[in-house]
Amino acid sequence: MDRLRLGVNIDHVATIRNARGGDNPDPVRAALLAQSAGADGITAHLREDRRHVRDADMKAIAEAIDIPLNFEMAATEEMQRIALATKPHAVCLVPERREERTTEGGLEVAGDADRLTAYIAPFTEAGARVSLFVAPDPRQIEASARVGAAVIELHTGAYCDAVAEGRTEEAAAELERLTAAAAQAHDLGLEVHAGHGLAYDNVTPIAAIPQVVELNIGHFLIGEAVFRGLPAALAEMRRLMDLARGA
Ligand SMILES: CC(=O)[C@@H](O)[C@H](O)COP(=O)(O)O
Ligand SMILES: NCC(=O)COP(=O)(O)O
Repeated sequence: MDRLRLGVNIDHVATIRNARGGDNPDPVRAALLAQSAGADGITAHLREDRRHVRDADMKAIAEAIDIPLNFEMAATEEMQRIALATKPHAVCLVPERREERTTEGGLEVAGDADRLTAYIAPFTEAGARVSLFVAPDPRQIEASARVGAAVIELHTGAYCDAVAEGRTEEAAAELERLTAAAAQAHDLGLEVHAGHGLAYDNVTPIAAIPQVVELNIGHFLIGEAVFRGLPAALAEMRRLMDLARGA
């Protein structure tokens, strides 16, 4: 099996900065540190409410890093304009609600297929890989292939919550759904990523899903970096991911 890629999401460096205003801590510095510590990509989510990463951060990160940038965003006209100007390696379309604390579910692809087909086309023409952040739902996976996405990112939040809350049967059922969704997506020719809520104590079964080629991890790693530093936090995640793949 090929080595699983680790994309590091630096959103919550910006969350800490924004708590006080000013420039510190700097998400660009975090992206560069993650890059030098072996991250395979940087992920950042420009939310419509700009609660963490801001437009200038996205631009500065895109200019500073040498590894791929995965630009997470809602499928709005404003975001399409900004992302096309930023020229990221990939865009990941996610659902967004202003009142949510974090991204709560997967994108509704099946029910919005015509709009998404038209929305995705300019990105593909511009050379950006389009990823759809979806729940492990066969209907959404099938629709993701149909609308022209190159990649899906499976939302692992429900699985991580079930593990954290000791709901072992639900965690096992969600893991089964994720495993089946990864196989279905791969059979449809989609590249498969996964992410949301991943941490040292829940990453192994997700990293072991053979069709998954990339994990995007943010909140836990930035929190862990407070205690052991970002390079060491990443190195431990990398070790667990490699172990899960038998690498
Ligand atoms: C889509 C996704 O999973 C990430 O962008 C993550 O959600 C970032 O953190 P927030 O949800 O707190 O913006
Ligand atoms: N798309 C998931 C992501 O980028 C990171 O999510 P989290 O680890 O911050 O929950």
